Amino acid sequence: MLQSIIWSDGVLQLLNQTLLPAKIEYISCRDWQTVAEAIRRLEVRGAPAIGAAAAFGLVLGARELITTNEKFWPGITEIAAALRKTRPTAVNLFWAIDRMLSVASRYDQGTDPAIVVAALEDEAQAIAAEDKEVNKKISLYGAQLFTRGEYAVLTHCNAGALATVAFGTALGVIRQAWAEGKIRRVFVDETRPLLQGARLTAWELAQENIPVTLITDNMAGWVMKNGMVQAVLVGADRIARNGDVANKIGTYSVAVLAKEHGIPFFVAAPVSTFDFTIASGADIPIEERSADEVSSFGGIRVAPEGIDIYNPAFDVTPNQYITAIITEYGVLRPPYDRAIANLANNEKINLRR
Ligand SMILES: CSC[C@@H](O)[C@@H](O)C(=O)COP(=O)(O)O
Repeated sequence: MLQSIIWSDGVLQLLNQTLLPAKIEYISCRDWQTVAEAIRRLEVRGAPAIGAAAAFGLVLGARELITTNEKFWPGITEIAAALRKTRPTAVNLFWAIDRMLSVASRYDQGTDPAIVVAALEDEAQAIAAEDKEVNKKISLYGAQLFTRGEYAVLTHCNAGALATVAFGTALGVIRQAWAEGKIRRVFVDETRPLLQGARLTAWELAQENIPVTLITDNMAGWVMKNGMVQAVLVGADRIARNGDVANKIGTYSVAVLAKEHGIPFFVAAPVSTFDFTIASGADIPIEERSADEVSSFGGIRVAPEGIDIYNPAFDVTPNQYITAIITEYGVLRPPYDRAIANLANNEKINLRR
């Protein structure tokens, strides 16, 4: 399994996901600006992967501040603010930066900056290592939802190893359920406009010989109507306190279709994807990306010049469409406001330990 993020000898290697599957190429990030640009361009993408990359970006930035003798503390604040601006929807980005800043804040301003940088590096490595562990737990809990051997599942976008530090969330569950003989096939929405399903998810599954059928996004309803899938599994970019889920554009349509066809719709996400500060999905900022992503296909313009284009990168699925949310603490069932309040308390208890 290829790793999306590698930290080695003080350099952050990011697998360039915009080139996959045609080319396997890593971007060597030696400064925080390269990391910020990679997040913006989706060279590294997927909520947990963005969070981990930003954490290492902050380490690179802090290190630069020592070597260039710039003012260390205001510099850290500025770099953190710049990294926060790279993408607005996945809350893992903000969660990781906040976690890094809280480590820095344990030191007073007279501390040797080299000590602070070492602590930041430890924290970024902890964020990455924990993501692996968390995804393993999510996968094991999620696989328990599948009891029979005849499931075909549908997924949207890429919530796999590429979108995380390892294993994946929704795709981690699929991998685990496959290994336990509970899933026989995975239908993958191609996920327009940037084809994370076709380029990344289909590729990850094929590499592990998990039977995969690629469909275009507009085929999902027909596949469901014909009884070809028995469950839907997706990841998430931000989950509100009431269980509304932001994920890749098109997820909402799949959820509505699943409900209409009586098919369970599962979301798999770590606690770092929950935004305990917002009451509902109405408060989730939705990224709008460049019109070129929609007007062109494979680098070739397909839409007429000068036409108006709307390109939201995410949508919000209201909680009533979601059968269960799989986390590292277990499976949450409706009513989500209560389940998520318990999760928030659990998380606080764990942080205190
Ligand atoms: C485990 S990743 C979950 C989500 O981040 C994923 O489904 C998704 O929507 C990614 O969007 P992207 O725009 O490719 O970063």
